[in-house]
Amino acid sequence: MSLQSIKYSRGSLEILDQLLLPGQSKYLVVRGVEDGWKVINKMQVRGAPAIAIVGCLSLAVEVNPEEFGSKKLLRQEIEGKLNYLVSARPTAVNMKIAADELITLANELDKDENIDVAEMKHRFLSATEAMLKKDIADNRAIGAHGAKAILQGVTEAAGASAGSAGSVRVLTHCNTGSLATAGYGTALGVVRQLAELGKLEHVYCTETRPYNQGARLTAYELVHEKFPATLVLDSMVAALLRAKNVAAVVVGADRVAANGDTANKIGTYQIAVVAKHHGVPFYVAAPLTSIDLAIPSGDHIIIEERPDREMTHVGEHRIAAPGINCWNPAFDVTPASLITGIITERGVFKPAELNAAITKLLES
Ligand SMILES: CSC[C@@H](O)[C@@H](O)C(=O)COP(=O)(O)O
Repeated sequence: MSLQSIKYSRGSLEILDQLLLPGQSKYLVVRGVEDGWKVINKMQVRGAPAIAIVGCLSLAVEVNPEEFGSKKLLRQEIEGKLNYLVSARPTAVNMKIAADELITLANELDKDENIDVAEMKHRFLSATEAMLKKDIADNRAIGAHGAKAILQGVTEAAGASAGSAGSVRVLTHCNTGSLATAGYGTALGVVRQLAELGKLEHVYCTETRPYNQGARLTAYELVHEKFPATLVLDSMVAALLRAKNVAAVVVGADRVAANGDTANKIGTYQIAVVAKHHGVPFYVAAPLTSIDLAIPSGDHIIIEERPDREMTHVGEHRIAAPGINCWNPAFDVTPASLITGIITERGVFKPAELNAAITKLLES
């Protein structure tokens, strides 16, 4: 059973406080939108899909006990509060896409003369709650497509006569597992699927400075799952790819632009450069809710900058010389030219094919 970062039943929402992991497993009660905004902004919950789900469910628990005098008042509440939640963290697009979808739904329900305010509220809550199940199903599909693509790539590289691929070594960055999603994970879902197929020889995870999502969270998940796994520092990736016969890199995404440029945790870009140098395939695993076709390239992605303290301190302990200036962008943009494939729940796409393929899928 994988770790559960989000516990929800109608009227009640709790999140596993990821600031305390791996030392303590403590759930925090999220009573409404103010709590939701704070736990996202402070990164007590993080990871693009989990941010969207917790944001929307924080509104669901707030709306659930309230009585609304009219459908218009309920619609205004939904629209105003969802737009506020989008402001908690700017780079990941999932919260914005979820907010837009729920606002569209609220507008349609408001206009529908056949339903009353109680029915409108019920349908809004059901649509929000559906995100949890959908995210897990999408992650499982991402895992299956991703594992297949990696194994196929290995077979092709070895030449068709080599038969089917043996077990593989992969590298991942940041945390994209159960903690970053409703469950199973995106890039870590691919790793999970390789393990389920008996094809995971080894997984390497980076420390992911400065917030240490790799050392604290991914390592915690990998140990929990008893996968053969090793932690490396961010500065060791080039040496790792030279020495350890890694078959593929697989990372998550916070926002993928229409041309395939991908914003993900700081450090992703340099791993992609190093992977290209060593001829190691570099995959991005992301649900369609992380793909932003409204922006043509990564130049349009707002990169969140986080407080200096995340760099100068580890926990309560100061490691940087007092007085030094810091630059702490939380994400970087990997150019599409460095990406082998974008693994979604609907298949794996080359960056250049992404826009047309997703547009077609969304139309059907
Ligand atoms: C499935 S999570 C995908 C991304 O959100 C993940 O790779 C990442 O960059 C997380 O950043 P974080 O700052 O921890 O929210």
